Amino acid sequence: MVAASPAHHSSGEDQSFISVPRIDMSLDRHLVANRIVKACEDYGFFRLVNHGVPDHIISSMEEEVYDFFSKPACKKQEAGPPSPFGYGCKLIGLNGDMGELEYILLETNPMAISRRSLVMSTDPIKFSDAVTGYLQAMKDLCCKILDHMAQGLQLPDKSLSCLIKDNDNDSCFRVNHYPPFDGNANGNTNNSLNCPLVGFGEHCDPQIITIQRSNNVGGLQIYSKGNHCISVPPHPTEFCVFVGDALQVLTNKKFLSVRHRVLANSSKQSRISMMYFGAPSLAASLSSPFLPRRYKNFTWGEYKKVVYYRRLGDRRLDLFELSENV
Ligand SMILES: O=C(O)CCC(=O)C(=O)O
Ligand SMILES: [Fe+2]
Repeated sequence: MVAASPAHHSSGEDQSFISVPRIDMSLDRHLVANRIVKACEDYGFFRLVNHGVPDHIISSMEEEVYDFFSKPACKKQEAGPPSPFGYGCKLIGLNGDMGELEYILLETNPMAISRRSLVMSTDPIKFSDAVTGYLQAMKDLCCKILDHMAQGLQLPDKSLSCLIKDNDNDSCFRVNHYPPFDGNANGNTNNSLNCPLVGFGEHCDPQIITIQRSNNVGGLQIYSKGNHCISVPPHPTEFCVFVGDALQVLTNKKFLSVRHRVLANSSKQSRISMMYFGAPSLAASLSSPFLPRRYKNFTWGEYKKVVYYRRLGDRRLDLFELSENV
């Protein structure tokens, strides 16, 4: 049983009635750019509609995902343990963080996907085609969003998306499966501590941006600037976009990376989420064009190393902040 760790659990009560921004990408470009910037300043998070990703790309990916997670445990374990890529169950990262989920973490380059598909599926070509197609769509969407952000922030055209387009980009892809409620968890709260069971503990994503899609089962919560906990209802045709730590640094804290968590599944249906994490190359500098800088100079590779050795919920960016007077 995995309960929210008091050390990492924000105190904010659930403000489910607050609705997070919803952005329609088919509207006028200038309007979309300004709305994205506002959402990232206010929440570090928004929902995206009319994103242009074809349904068949999503459904082919989902089919492979359901196929994989419905295999017997011993078969799934052949694709693990995660190192860091591969199949993992309950243990998240290297530092003892646990959640009520299982997941697969994948590289995004087509060669690596095609090699890994051999242990993921009995039809590796079909698996690899579905993943490659989905990841190409996510990369394109991520670049489109970053171009809107650059426009809204009056930065040079493509100055953010070029980080993701770099051949050596370090983007990755995780698919999470939160098993259906088994009827033993008593409303999915740990009665002895009276706190909810956690599917994926509270954290910020370290990369530039995350594009998330889930099936129709809820559980995702984000924390607002005022530390209010907001439940984000799932929607079958939308994506959710999260500002990550690297974008907080690149924008010199104009955008704030959003803290979020997932409650353990309380439904009789599996919850699936597909997370595309857009990251630059390890050598890319995260220094911001906005002055005076609020962070020291460091590369994505340096930051990633720090993330690797810390707990999921740690506020890792604090280590890189410059004091007010420097
Ligand atoms: O399952 C979700 O919707 C979010 C999971 C998450 O935050 C992550 O994989 O980083
Ligand atoms: Fe996350």
